[in-house]
Amino acid sequence: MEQLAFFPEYGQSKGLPSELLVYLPGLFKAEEGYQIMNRLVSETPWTQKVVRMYDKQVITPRLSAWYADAETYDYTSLRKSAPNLWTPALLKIKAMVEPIAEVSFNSVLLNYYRDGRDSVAWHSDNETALGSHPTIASVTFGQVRSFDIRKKAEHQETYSVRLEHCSLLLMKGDLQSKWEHRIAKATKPMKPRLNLTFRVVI
Ligand SMILES: O=C(O)CCC(=O)C(=O)O
Ligand SMILES: [Fe+2]
Repeated sequence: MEQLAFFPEYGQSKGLPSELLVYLPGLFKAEEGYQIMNRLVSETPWTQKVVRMYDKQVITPRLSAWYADAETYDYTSLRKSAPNLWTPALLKIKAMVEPIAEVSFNSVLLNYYRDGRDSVAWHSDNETALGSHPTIASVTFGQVRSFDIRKKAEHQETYSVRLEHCSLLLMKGDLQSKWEHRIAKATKPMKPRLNLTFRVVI
């Protein structure tokens, strides 16, 4: 496999474990990235999910949409509705990331963080339908936010990656089985951010 370069940026954790995370900024030129972002934000049928947390019904603090191949059915209780079908804009990004990830993805989850109050809490994408050591390709447009990871067995062991506009982050290896990740709520005002996680649903 071709060795992917890791470009440490200002504010990135030192010694990011490359067997778990590979960060590649500059997937698109900035201007093209904003065009793609605007298009996706306006053409996506956004939904805001309601999940059960303990005894309460909680609205997830972000907007989401799920796209997949026609033959791929929705695989978790959180995603009961049929997937949306690929659009030209999504297929173009998928074609960019597949040769880098060396994976053919069959689905993508879009998350739209409208401002700094939108977030995703600590979790791992370890549903059985994703397999035990999935490679997930995460593409970011818009506002830079910190992507934090922490070890499940040792919460003090953490790393952070600042995910920049037009960046690609590959999550792989033990990341979903042994680690959790999040996009924390921000205290400073934040502009919108769009994230796409390309996945293989088995
Ligand atoms: O927005 C991100 O960078 C991560 C999203 C995420 O973790 C997920 O959709 O499972
Ligand atoms: Fe995730």
